[in-house]
Amino acid sequence: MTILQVTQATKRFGGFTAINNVTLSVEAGATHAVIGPNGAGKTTLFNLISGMVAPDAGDVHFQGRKLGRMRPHDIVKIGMARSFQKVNVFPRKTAFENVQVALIANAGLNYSFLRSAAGLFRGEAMALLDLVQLAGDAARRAGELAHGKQKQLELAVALAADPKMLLLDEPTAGMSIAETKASIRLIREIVARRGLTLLFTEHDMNVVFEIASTISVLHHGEIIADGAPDAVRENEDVKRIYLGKD
Ligand SMILES: Nc1ncnc2c1ncn2[C@@H]1O[C@H](COP(=O)(O)OP(=O)(O)OP(=O)(O)O)[C@@H](O)[C@H]1O
Repeated sequence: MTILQVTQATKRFGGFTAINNVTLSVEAGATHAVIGPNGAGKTTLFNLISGMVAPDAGDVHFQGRKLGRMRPHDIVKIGMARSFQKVNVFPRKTAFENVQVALIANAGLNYSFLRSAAGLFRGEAMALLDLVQLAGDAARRAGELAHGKQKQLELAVALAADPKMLLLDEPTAGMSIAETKASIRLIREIVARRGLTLLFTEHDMNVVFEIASTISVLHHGEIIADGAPDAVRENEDVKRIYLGKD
C-alpha cells in the first residue's frame, strides 16, 4: 500500500528548477532513502512533501489525501512528522519541556496558557524520552546536550505527534561514527516497534545501504533511479554520478 505519493512535482526558485517533474511513491512500512549529490534537491523535495514550500506543479497525497496547500502543522496532525538537517529544539528549555511542549501543541492546547501546569503529559513525555534513551537527561537544558543527544531529543519531539510516517533530513549529519551507529540503531528500533514508515535523506552511503528497503536517487532535481538497494547500486547512471564523472 502506498502511504505517500508525489506526482509530477516541480519547484522553481526564480529561473532555477530545483525539483523537476518528480514522481515518487513510498510504501507503508518502507525505509525509503532519498539520496543525491549536494544541491540535488533532497531538502526541497522534503519541504514540498511536508508543506513548507508549495509546488509550482504537481501533487502530494498522504494516506490517500491530497495535501494541496495544507499547512505544515496540519500535515503533522494527519500523521507525518519531520526533523531537520539543523538541530531544531528549544535550547533553553529542558529536554522534558521540549517533549512536553510538543505533546501539548499536538493536543491542540496552548502552552503559554498552561505554563503553570508543569505536570501535564508528564508520563507521556517521560515515556518518549525513555524511548529515545534520554530519560537520564530529562532535566537538562536541550542546548547543553551533546549534538547526538539533541538529535535524539528531536526524534522524541517528532514522535510526540504520534506519526505514521517520519521524514528525517540527514539524521546523522555532524555525528561521530559512534554516534551515527547508535543513532541508526535507535531509529531502526523505534521504526520497527511503532510500525512507522521512514523517508530519509542521508549522505553516508553505509547508513543508506544498511537500512534502506528502497532508494530513490535525485540528480539536478530529477529522479534518475528508484528501487531496491541492489538494483540502485548497479545502476550505471548512479555509479557515474557517485564516481564523480558527471
Ligand atoms: N529558497 C531557495 N531559493 C533559491 N534557491 C534555492 C532555495 N532553496 C534551495 N535552493 C536551491 O535548490 C537547489 C537544491 O537545494 P536543496 O537544499 O534542496 O538540495 P539538497 O539535495 O538537499 O542539498 P544538500 O545535500 O547540500 O543538503 C540548490 O541549488 C539550492 O541552492
